[in-house]
Amino acid sequence: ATGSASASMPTHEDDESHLHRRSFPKGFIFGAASSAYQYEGAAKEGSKGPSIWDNFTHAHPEKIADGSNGDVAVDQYHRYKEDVHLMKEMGIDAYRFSISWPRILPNGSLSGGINKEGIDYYNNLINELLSQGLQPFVTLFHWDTPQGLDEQYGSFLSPRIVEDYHDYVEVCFREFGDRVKHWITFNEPHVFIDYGYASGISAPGRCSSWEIGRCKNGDSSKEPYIVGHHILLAHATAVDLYRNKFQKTQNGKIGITLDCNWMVPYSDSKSNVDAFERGLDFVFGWFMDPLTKGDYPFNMRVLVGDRLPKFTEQQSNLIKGSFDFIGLNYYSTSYVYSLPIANTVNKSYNTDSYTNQTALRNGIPIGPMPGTQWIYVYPQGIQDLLLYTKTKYNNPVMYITENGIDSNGNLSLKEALKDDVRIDYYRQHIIHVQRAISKGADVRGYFAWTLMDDFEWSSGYTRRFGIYYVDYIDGLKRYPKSSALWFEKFLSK
Ligand SMILES: OC[C@@H]1[C@@H](O)[C@H](O)[C@@H](O)c2nnnn21
Repeated sequence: ATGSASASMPTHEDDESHLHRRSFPKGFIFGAASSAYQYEGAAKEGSKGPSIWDNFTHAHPEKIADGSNGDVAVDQYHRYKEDVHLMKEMGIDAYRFSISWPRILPNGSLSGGINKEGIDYYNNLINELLSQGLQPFVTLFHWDTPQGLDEQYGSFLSPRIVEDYHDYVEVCFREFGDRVKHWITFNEPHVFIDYGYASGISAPGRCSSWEIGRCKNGDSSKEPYIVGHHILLAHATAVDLYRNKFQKTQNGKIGITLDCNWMVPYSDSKSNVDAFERGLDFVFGWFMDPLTKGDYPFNMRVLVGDRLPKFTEQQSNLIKGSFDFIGLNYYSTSYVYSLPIANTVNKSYNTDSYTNQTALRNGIPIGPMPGTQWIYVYPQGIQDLLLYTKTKYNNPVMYITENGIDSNGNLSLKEALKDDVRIDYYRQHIIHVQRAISKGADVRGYFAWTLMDDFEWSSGYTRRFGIYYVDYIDGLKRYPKSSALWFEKFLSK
């Protein structure tokens, strides 16, 4: 074999019947993913400072489906040893989790001091993972901005965030970098911005008053682009710091995780094919173009105009190439079609691309929707996204850092544990990742979302994405669903 991924890959036809990890390239990583606010709980314990999600869920319980919050979540802060044991039993290679910025720097900046109890917690989690033979994949920011920075200067609305983020990640690199070899700077800036600053349905809950979030403060036509700009600058500054001060001695890799639900033109008309390009540019190219070319996509420059910040030449050079890998979160696909360019008074990130997405074409859904909402099962989409990224962005090293499906939160325990739909979802998507690899996409790993049922943001605990079931009524007990047993078999050595 030439050693390239495709050379060692059997054709997919003859291995779909007995899908097993051995049909993936040697060293390919299978893992499970999570995030601090959705799992840890201990929101006010261990000297942790408040995040915008602590503030948002307590200030706006009406914006959470069941009025809940992450005060306790699934209590991984106290149960991490048990949870690592579950991962070991399942046979996964790696655990993707996030560090809570305000658990390390309670007021968000060095001025408020470094919280030793926070350092201790993450050291304990990392050491437990390594002692069980699992690799830590660490996300440095998964939406839980320190509340102190939001109150002090509007957090990501201000360029000051770049310096505070730099100081925060430097603490993480210094304290954990001897054992953490895969760093992800940000999780899904697009979703964080769209929900938090354009539609306003998630923390910090800013948007124009006429947007769905009916926000008191915010501007959906300008703030999304300001926040996106500062996230890119913070990301590039963190990568520059890691490369110049830590990478030579610690030998880790650093990247970013972007979301991209795939799109299919509603028809093959030129306007809908153009809408396909614009739709992907406003979700995915918004970050991939600066990371690979040093500037925003042409479509955004033209349609957003002077509302889209500009990079200096020095900033452009800092951002271009600022990654060792790209994490991709894929869940579903929709049809995309073009909207007439109307000179709307109420401009918004949500309408700037002059596209709309729908799951139905002539009344027929793009795929089944067995969960509770938005996830139409379209496994071809994960393959298409990987091959699109390969072709358009020069085949970067890629990890699928999230892929999964929810089930209804109010099933009985017996019904919830028999999650055949989830097994079928994972099977089909893993097969399509395999096909992308056999076509030359440089995919190095796949992380299932999510290890166990958890706090699902504005859906609270009403949607269950877990491979393990959590009994919220009886002591947060963990139970393996059929999908956990399927993974154990799929991953068995
Ligand atoms: O909604 C399910 C999950 C969330 O729980 C994750 O926190 C988030 O990264 C994400 N992106 N797309 N889908 N998801």
